Amino acid sequence: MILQIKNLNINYEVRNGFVNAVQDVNITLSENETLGLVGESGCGKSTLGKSLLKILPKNAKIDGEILFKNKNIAKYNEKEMRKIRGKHISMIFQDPMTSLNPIMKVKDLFLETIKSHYPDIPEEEALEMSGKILSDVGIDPIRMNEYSFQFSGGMRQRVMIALSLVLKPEIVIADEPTTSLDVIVQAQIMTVLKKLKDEHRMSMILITHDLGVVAELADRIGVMYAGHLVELSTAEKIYYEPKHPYTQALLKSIPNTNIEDRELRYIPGDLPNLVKPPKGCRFASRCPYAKSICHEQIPPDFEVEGTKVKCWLYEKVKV
Ligand SMILES: Nc1ncnc2c1ncn2[C@@H]1O[C@H](COP(=O)(O)OP(=O)(O)OP(=O)(O)O)[C@@H](O)[C@H]1O
Repeated sequence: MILQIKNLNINYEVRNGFVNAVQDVNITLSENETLGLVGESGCGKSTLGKSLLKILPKNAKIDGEILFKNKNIAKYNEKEMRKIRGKHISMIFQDPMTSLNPIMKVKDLFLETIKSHYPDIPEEEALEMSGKILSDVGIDPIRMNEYSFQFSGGMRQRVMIALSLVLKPEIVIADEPTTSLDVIVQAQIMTVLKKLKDEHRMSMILITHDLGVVAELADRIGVMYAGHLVELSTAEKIYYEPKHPYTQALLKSIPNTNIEDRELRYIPGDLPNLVKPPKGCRFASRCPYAKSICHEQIPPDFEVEGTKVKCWLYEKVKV
C-alpha cells in the first residue's frame, strides 16, 4: 500500500465559522493503481487532492492521517513536504495557463524542478531527462527553448504532465487535467497519461466531475458528495452496480450518446451549506429514498458485496 488516508477531516476557517470540506474520509491507494475521485463541483475533491501535498490555503486545517509509505506526512512541516512534492508525489493542475510561468522558457521550468531536488545535477543531464520526458508526451525536445505561452492549450497540458513526471514520482494527482481542452485533445492527453503511468508504474489519483473521463482509466472509483466519500468500489461495480442513490443519480445524469434519448437529467436540489452541514446524510434532502434516520444520523460505511457505501439503505445488509 503506497498511500493510506485515515479519518481525514479538512475545515476552512471562514468569517462565520468553518467550511467542513472533507469529513472522515478513508481511502487506500496501491502501487500502480489509478483511483478516480468523482463528484460535482464543491464536493471536496480538490481539497482532498491538495491536502496530500499540503498545498491548501492557510485557512485550511487538516486532521487525520496521510500515510505515504507508512509515514504520516500530515504531520510534516513545509521543509519536509518540499522533499516530497514533485519527487514522490506530484500534481497536474487543471489549468496549465495559470500554473506554468509564461515568462520562463520550457527548459528553465524543467531545470528549476529538477534542481530543486538534485541541486548538483549537471545541466546536460537535467536537459537530457527533460528532453526524454517531453518526447514521451509527444513534444519535440527542440521546443524546450520556447516559452509556454507559445504552446497551444493541449501542448501546454502535455508540458505540465512532463514536468509533473520528470522526477518519476510514485504518486501523481491529476486534478481535472483535461477540463479546459476540447474533446479530441482530452482523449489524446488521457491516452498519454495512461501510457506514462503504466510505463513508470506510478499510482494515480484522477480527480474529475465527469464519470465518463474515469471510465477507462480508473481501477477503483471513489464518489464524493458534500465532503463525504459516499461510495468506493471497483470501476466496474460503480458503473454496473452503483449502490449509493447519489452515484445512481450521477450515472443517470451522464448525457446519452444515443440521439433518440438525448435528455440530460439533473439531480434536483442543491449541495448543502458546508458551514452548517445537515445532521445526518448530506444527500438526504435530495434523495428519493430518504427515511427518517437519514436526516438524523450520518451513516457509517457499510460494506456491501465489496463496495463501501455510506448509506442507511444498506443498514440491514452488513456493517
Ligand atoms: N480557501 C477556501 N476557503 C473557504 N472555503 C473553501 C476554500 N476553498 C474551497 N472551499 C470550499 O470547500 C468546499 C470544497 O471545495 P473544493 O474546491 O475542494 O471542491 P471540488 O469538488 O474540488 O470543486 P471544483 O471541482 O469546483 O474545484 C466548497 O464548499 C468550497 O466552497
